Amino acid sequence: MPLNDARYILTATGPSAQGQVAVITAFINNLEGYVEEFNQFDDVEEESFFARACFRIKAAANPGCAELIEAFTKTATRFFMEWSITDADHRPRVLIFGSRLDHCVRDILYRWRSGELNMDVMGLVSNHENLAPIAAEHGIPYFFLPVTDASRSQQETRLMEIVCETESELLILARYMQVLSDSLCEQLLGRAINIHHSFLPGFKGARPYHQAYKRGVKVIGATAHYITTDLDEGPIIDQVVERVDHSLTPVKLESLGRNCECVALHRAVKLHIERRVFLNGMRTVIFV
Ligand SMILES: Nc1nc2c(c(=O)[nH]1)N[C@@H](CN(C=O)c1ccc(C(=O)N[C@@H](CCC(=O)O)C(=O)O)cc1)CN2
Repeated sequence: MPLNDARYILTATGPSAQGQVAVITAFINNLEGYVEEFNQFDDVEEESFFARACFRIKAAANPGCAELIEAFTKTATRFFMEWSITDADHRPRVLIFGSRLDHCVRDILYRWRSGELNMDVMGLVSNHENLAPIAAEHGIPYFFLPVTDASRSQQETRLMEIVCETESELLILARYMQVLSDSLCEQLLGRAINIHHSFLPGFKGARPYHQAYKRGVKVIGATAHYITTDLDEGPIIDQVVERVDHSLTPVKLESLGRNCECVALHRAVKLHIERRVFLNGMRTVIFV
């Protein structure tokens, strides 16, 4: 691929209609664009359409993202599509949230530092102080936001101030053990990814490994999902499982589960920042 080609990602969703794929590929073709990757799904039950196109345009023919957005608006309106065109190399600004446990926070920061996650980390937010050295290690701001039942509302106001001040597009809840309020969930719909330490819908809430031990399950796992007002009910992005047996205590289940959590969370974050995840009601459509 010629290095100075411009690369873009077009995503579109809307009520199913004849001609949607054609107008998207025609739009790219009329720009002398080259389609590197095209995914489409039609949800027959919901009569909904989902598409993602990754395409490149030669530098000489590249009108720029703003022009592309203006040009596609007319087409999209005709099909009542919700859509976006973004620079394929765009690095979204993200905030990482943690509480006491550090394994998911460290794993996400390692994959960011190693270039696996194409994003800019604006800071580490926590309701405890024990993760501060990790932020210092990575040279990122540490936002200590302690919370009590009495201070939950002010804490969340400060939390959203930090989201706005850092212009963060994505929040990664890396074992952040505070339930976010309904108003926060409405403001963060589709841009706050949580890792729940169980194979949902099994064992919601806190202490899922103890619940799993008591139930005597033979498979444990972790679930990365968008947060919603209903705890652990949000649209699932990725799940990872591990076989277990009667010999594993809750502590050993937790240790085995840590890897599932790290893998599910980073895969979900990568899919999200590559604009491969579409909300489909309380479910998701994922183009891998
Ligand atoms: N609105 C939502 N907020 C959060 C969700 C969510 O799905 N919707 N997921 C959690 C993470 N989580 C499980 O994955 C979880 C976090 C916290 C609790 C809980 O009971 N917390 C207690 C306090 C516990 C503590 O301080 O250690 C509480 O908030 O009273 C259950 C599940 C993140 N937020």
